[in-house]
Order: sequence, then structure tokens, then C-alpha cells
Amino acid sequence: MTLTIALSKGRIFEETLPLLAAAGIVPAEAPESSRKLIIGTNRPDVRLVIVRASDVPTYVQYGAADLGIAGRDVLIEHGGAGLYQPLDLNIAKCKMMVAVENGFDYDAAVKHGARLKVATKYPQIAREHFAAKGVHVDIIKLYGSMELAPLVGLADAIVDLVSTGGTLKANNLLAVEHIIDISSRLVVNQAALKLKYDTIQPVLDAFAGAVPQ
Ligand SMILES: Nc1ncnc2c1ncn2[C@@H]1O[C@H](COP(=O)(O)OP(=O)(O)OP(=O)(O)O)[C@@H](O)[C@H]1O
Ligand SMILES: O=P(O)(O)OC[C@H]1O[C@H](OP(=O)(O)OP(=O)(O)O)[C@H](O)[C@@H]1O
Repeated sequence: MTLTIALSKGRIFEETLPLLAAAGIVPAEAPESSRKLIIGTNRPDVRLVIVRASDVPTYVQYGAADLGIAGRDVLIEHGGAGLYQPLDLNIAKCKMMVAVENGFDYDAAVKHGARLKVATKYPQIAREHFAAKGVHVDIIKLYGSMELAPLVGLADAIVDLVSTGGTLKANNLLAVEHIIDISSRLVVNQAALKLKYDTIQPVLDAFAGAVPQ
């Protein structure tokens, strides 16, 4: 039975290579240098499909892929329907944070009870965070370059991923709240786990044994 694994290009693909190797899987091509969306491997029964990071849960949910690797951010926004999430892979680590322009008095803005304009690619996470604090927000959905929004008056604050802090610094922004720690997880289609147990379980075991500390 063929096993299909959904991965995104970039950091997730790079950081997944050692996990795949532990399961005896070596991609036939590098997705960065190929335009192919279906990539074979050294194992005739395993293929990779290359999708947008935020589309990985959808491919696995509907069984178009049996396994996938997706960030916790993406999984929260997707909702996780139809997905089994057996393993935190401890890769693509970063933090979901609230950030504002240097000089913006965030504490005062929150205390005053006025509505805060928040730009983000992660409306679900942002909404839950501010609801728990009892802060009224207008969420402005963006698809990237969130850091620009406070600089041009689109928003008072952003909710975005921070790793080194370099992007915030380069744009004169300051992190003011830590929402959650993010890493990527293995997701499995619930029906596939039963139907393809003999193929999937050894891959899960190999990944579990190779998770970086
Ligand atoms: N700076 C970072 N450092 C570490 N991990 C990160 C960083 N930025 C994002 N991630 C994690 O890696 C995952 C994939 O990020 P990537 O940048 O490849 O895709 P994306 O551009 O966010 O997604 P899409 O293509 O769907 O818009 C994210 O979902 C997140 O969990
Ligand atoms: O704290 P840093 O180390 O600077 O990382 C943070 C940046 O990384 C992510 O962007 P990414 O690199 O994925 O760019 P993209 O969203 O344009 O793909 C995130 O959206 C931040 O902009």
C-alpha cells in the first residue's frame, strides 16, 4: 500500500529530512529546486506531496495524504478535525507573540478598554488570546508581512511568530506578550492509521526515536 506524506517546502522540509532518514526514507529530489509537487523516494511504497504549510492539515483530513507535518499554529487555525496528532516533532520551533511599534503604550491601550486593532495571519489564536484577557479587538486578517501593519497605521498590534526576534527588531517592533510556544507535529489521517497500520506504525516509531531534544 502506498504511503503519501504531505510536507511544505522550506524549514519544515529541511528539518524533516533527518526524521525521514530515520524511517529509511530519502526523497528522490529537493522540492526547492524542482517544480514537481509529487516527489518519489528511495522506497517505492512512499511518496511526498509538496503543499503550502497551511494546507497540510486539509490534505491529511480528507485522506489525500496519510501523514503530514504541520506547525501547532496551523493546526490550531485548522481546528484539527479528522486528524490524529500522535507526536510533537520538536522542529520549526518559535513563539506566537503579540508585538507593537516601539513607543506604543500597549499596557495603557489594553487598560483603557478601547478596541485594539490587531493584524494577524492567525485569527483563531489571536481571538482566543484576547478573549481570555477580556480585551476587545478588531482582527484584521493578513496573509504575510504582519510586521508592516503597525508601521503604516493598519493596526495597533500584531500577532505573529517570533524566532530570533530579528524581523521585529528590523521593523522597530517590540514583543509585549507571549501567547504560546510553537513546534511542528506529525498528523495522521484517522482512517489511514487503521487501514495502513502496518506501514504507518513503523514510520511513527522511527520518527518518535529521532525527535531532536
Ligand atoms: N521564524 C521561524 N522559526 C521557526 N519556525 C517557524 C518560523 N516561522 C514559521 N515557523 C513554523 O514553520 C511553519 C512553516 O513556516 P513556513 O514559513 O514554511 O510557511 P508559511 O509561509 O508560514 O505558510 P504558508 O506558505 O502556508 O503561508 C509555520 O507554520 C510555523 O509553525
Ligand atoms: O524572529 P525571526 O527569526 O525574525 O522570525 C520571525 C519571522 O519568521 C516568520 O516568517 P518567515 O521567515 O516564515 O517568512 P514568510 O512568512 O514570509 O514565509 C514569521 O512570520 C516572522 O516574520
